[in-house]
Amino acid sequence: MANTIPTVTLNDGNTIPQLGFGVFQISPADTTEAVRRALDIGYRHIDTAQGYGNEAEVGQGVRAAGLAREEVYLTSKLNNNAHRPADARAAFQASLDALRTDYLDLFLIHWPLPTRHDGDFVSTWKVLEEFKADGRARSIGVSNFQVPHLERLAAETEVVPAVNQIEAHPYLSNDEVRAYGAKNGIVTEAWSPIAQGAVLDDPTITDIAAQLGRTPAQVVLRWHIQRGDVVFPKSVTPTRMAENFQIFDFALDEATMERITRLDRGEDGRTGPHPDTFG
Ligand SMILES: NC(=O)C1=CN([C@@H]2O[C@H](COP(=O)(O)OP(=O)(O)OC[C@H]3O[C@@H](n4cnc5c(N)ncnc54)[C@H](OP(=O)(O)O)[C@@H]3O)[C@@H](O)[C@H]2O)C=CC1
Ligand SMILES: O=C(O)C(=O)[C@@H](O)[C@H](O)C(=O)CO
Repeated sequence: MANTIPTVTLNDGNTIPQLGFGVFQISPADTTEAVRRALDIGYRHIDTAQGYGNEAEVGQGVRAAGLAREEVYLTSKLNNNAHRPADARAAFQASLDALRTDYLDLFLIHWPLPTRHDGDFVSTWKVLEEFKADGRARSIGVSNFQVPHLERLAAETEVVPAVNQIEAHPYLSNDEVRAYGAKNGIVTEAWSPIAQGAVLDDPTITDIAAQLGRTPAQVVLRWHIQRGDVVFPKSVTPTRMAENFQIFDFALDEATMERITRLDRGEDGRTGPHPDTFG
């Protein structure tokens, strides 16, 4: 079986590579080389954010790889301190400038709650609709939105988010939010797909990995892929970057998928901040 990265079609007709490379917690000093190496391995989708402080270096990495802009799918996210419409417009243009590009493939509201109390994600979303309309964002979406946040957008705005990027991994299946997305044409992107390593020592995962002759990370990433979610594991370790890319030449059967899904710990499995309170 060839290791070909599938694409997922979004509700606006655009497509996104189902596997990407995340750059949260990669220092600016290390980002250019990490992105260059990821693209050399074959990744064609990079997930960054204004808050990661490494957008300029992501852009440098793309150029260092010698790839044309349109060969790489680039996502960034609006900082929580820039929800006010004028701030959001300035912050979005700053992202384009830092990346040295005139468009993003995907731009997200990073978290529903603004740092400042006078912002509101509904008015912020209407500004993202402008970026979509003028073509500077090919697709727009949200991140860390819970069902009530998505319901408010549906009631008060025009464009349905193309994606919702949420924490999801075997210890936090986050299936209620995923199900709302599936029903309403919103693709789920699973962040911290290996729970920053926390799921890799789980006996069920190590047992499956041993049976299949794969690594625990490959098994978990493959589980996400077969659930239909988009993932972008982060690593600065070249062998792991290559390992995480090699997940399209095997498959998990239904019983194995179910064994992993049963590891869900609900809210106890959450590793990051809660979207209802973080901002
Ligand atoms: N929208 C949001 O709010 C959020 C979005 N994200 C996005 O999701 C991406 C991925 O999530 P992230 O939190 O980085 O965590 P991940 O679940 O991708 O885990 C990254 C950690 O796992 C280690 N690791 C990676 N591959 C392997 C492997 N094959 N074997 C063993 N250990 C491995 C890495 O170590 P090392 O680097 O040392 O190899 C690192 O410590 C982020 O980079 C970001 O793009 C993440 C958090 C929140
Ligand atoms: O990585 C992200 O995209 C995040 O939002 C995280 O930084 C998250 O905000 C966090 O871990 C804060 O402690």
